Amino acid sequence: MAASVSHVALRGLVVGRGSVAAAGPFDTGVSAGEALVVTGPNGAGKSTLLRTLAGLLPPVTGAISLEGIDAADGEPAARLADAAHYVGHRHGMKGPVTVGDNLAFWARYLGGAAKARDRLATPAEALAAVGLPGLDAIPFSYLSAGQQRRASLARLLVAERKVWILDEPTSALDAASQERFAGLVETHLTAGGIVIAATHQPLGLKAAKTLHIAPRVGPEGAAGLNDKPAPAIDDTALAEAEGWL
Ligand SMILES: Nc1ncnc2c1ncn2[C@@H]1O[C@H](COP(=O)(O)OP(=O)(O)OP(=O)(O)O)[C@@H](O)[C@H]1O
Repeated sequence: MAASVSHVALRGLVVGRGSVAAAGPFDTGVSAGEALVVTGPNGAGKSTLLRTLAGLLPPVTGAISLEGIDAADGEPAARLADAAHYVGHRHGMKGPVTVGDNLAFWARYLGGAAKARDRLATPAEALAAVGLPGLDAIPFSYLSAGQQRRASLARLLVAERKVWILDEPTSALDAASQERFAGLVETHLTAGGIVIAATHQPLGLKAAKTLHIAPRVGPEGAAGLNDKPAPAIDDTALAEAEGWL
């Protein structure tokens, strides 16, 4: 029997903090070889949606359903987070540790099926692919802002994940780096991968579906949408989770 086409579906998905909605409901899907670009003004809920997809926040309501998507161990993924790379606003790299050792950590931590390892990039190869050849031996904190972003994107190449969830992946990248990154994304899509990216900048992809999040406006304007303030989530704890999970 033919394997089902890989697909991620958002079904009535509302995202937010605690029980307070920030955005949604979303009803859309993205299949193998496709990119879903999430757009919208500041504060619309793009990062909240991506953190929810990455398993860092629970959905307020609705569901994320998967079809034909395997986790790193080769078994069908129970959650999208088990089959996804997530690169958020934070880099998830330790400043005093060399760039190469940071990437080697991610390769070990994210693991993957043994059969995938021989087609994965080594840290040095991944750095060359993002235009940072030979920088593996220097501490991450020595890199410029754009180089740090590129080094953090290099971890997409050292462990295999079907779905890439990317929050503003090209922020701080110069034009040549943006073009190089678009090439890496196209290669991932051509290999049957899925990309879900929030961005204010065009990613330079040949074809992408767009999910535009309009600002939520309640009966009394945006502030009247919810009758109770959003429960504050400890941003330090969230940042730690975002950076290191
Ligand atoms: N820790 C938190 N506790 C409560 N509400 C929060 C918290 N972090 C963000 N929010 C709120 O959630 C809403 C959506 O924020 P989010 O970061 O998802 O927007 P965004 O579309 O990614 O914005 P930007 O384009 O500025 O990155 C905003 O109103 C924001 O104030």
